[in-house]
Amino acid sequence: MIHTEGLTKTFTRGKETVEAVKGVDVDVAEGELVAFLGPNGAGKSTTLRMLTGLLAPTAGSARVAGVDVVTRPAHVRQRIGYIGQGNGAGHSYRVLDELVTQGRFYGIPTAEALRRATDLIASMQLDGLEKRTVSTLSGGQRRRLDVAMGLMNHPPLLFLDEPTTGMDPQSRANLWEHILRMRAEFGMTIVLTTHYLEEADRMAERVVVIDHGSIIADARPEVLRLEHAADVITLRFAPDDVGTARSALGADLRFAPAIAQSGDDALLLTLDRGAEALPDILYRLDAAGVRPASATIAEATLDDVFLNLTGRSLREEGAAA
Ligand SMILES: Nc1ncnc2c1ncn2[C@@H]1O[C@H](COP(=O)(O)OP(=O)(O)OP(=O)(O)O)[C@@H](O)[C@H]1O
Repeated sequence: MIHTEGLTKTFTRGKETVEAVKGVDVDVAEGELVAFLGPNGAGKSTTLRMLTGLLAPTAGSARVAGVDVVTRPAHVRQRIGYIGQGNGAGHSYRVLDELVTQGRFYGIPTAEALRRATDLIASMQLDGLEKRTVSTLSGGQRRRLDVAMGLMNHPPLLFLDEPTTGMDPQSRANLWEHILRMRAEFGMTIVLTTHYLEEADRMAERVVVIDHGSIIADARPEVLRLEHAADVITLRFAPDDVGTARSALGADLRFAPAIAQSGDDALLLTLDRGAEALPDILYRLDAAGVRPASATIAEATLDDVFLNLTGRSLREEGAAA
């Protein structure tokens, strides 16, 4: 569905040159749900804008939905849906009219456009606002209308640039439910950008991590966590038991390299698949006659992945969780 080679965008303003996207090679197969994750300014939107034919690349090539975006950008736009960061709806139109017009623009007969618009109004929680002019909507309502507009033509390939930014959790959950339903119904391929770590982790089947214009990792979220981060199990003991516990676990080759002491009453074990390892750990301790006062698992997150790959935290860079 998408194939790029060396996709590059350099912005030049006066003497300043910004290498926004530096030679991105990415393939997306039909039906995939892929999230581009990265901090502000990483180059996510610029990549999406090139893939949607809105921005000409400085170098490199991209085929999207069978069309060369460099030579035929207008053709690409006919085959995709794109929900950008800005508001797409006109200010003075009414919500329902705006959606139906969008459908008509794509050649959908009026009755069908009306049916789809009504369906989207319900699932985007815009009920009761059908006759309101767009300029009177709140920011969150406008965002949901933008998304509804992007879904009117049931595109086989849908690009969403930070679709849920600024939405409350309820609207975010509804939006995802709708997107996943449409995906199942129409076999849509979906590419989105986000800096919500949990969203990328939970919803995307594949996460492409972008930093400073380059792809630094590309895999299923669980694979990224296994390869680039670890779970941490914290075991607390009565201080007298820590030495025994450490020896007991240290005798097991699986756990020995993972153990570190924290304070005088806790052991930290840094390892993969912590939840699966915990029963064996407790069994070992029990066999040595030691019983922890508590055991907690901090599971690896995509933020840990980003931290391990870049030395920086995505959360610290103003990207909300
Ligand atoms: N039209 C432009 N002119 C000059 N620089 C630009 C332009 N558009 C983007 N940039 C720069 O390119 C870099 C990448 O920006 P881009 O918007 O692609 O990042 P992003 O990962 O989408 O960030 P965000 O999450 O904040 O949207 C940034 O340094 C940005 O300032």
